[in-house]
Amino acid sequence: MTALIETEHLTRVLPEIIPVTLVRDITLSIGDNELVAVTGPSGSGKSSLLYLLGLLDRPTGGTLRIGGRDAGPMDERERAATRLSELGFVFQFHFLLPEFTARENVEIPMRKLGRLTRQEMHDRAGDLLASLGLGDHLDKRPDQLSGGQRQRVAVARALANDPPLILADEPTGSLDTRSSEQVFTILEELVRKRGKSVVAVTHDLDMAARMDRRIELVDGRIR
Ligand SMILES: Nc1ncnc2c1ncn2[C@@H]1O[C@H](COP(=O)(O)OP(=O)(O)OP(=O)(O)O)[C@@H](O)[C@H]1O
Repeated sequence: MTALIETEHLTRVLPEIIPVTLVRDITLSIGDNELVAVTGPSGSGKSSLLYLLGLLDRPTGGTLRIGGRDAGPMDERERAATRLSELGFVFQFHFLLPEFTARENVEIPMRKLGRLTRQEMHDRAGDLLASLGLGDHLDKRPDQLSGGQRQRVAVARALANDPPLILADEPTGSLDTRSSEQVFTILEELVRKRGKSVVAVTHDLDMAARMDRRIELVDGRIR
């Protein structure tokens, strides 16, 4: 079976006067239906790795295949199209657009992909939000929602185009304990019940222990 993402010797060096190596010689594979933790000390390259896996940054060495396709030769347009259809992103901060409702925020990636009619987008966004417990909040703007609710809207947005893989960078990092647990449970259920894969950067080792597998980084390398 084709891995969702496969890297070989993936490396990212910043071309400073004294070059800074963010990620070094990472070889990994993310398969279907896996819940994977990325852990490591602060500054070990976790976010940098996630940005490379998410085609938000380009490696300076090694290869990355996504859905069996080599990302190396892709131009920005192809990378953007691949991000939209193959990947969902959840960050520590929700990055919802403040002037739009929860439903509109979830519709945005669907509009960009342009595969659904207006009505289909409207219905799908409503269904996704309802499935994450936000059925009563569809028409609220981010500032009318709690932190945990906003992060659930961000998860719904990540699922908008039904990608097989969700990349999450400290998805519960700015939430209180109860909201963290809720959001983590949702990510777990994406894997257990909806057949998704999730790769989540976390500082929380208890959370990491509940995941299927852990990729531990030290100084940009897998330990
Ligand atoms: N644009 C940049 N210029 C210089 N150094 C950078 C840049 N981006 C990241 N770094 C450095 O690269 C290292 C890896 O950063 P990264 O954010 O990937 O680590 P992290 O493991 O996610 O850290 P944290 O847990 O604190 O979020 C850090 O030492 C960081 O300071």
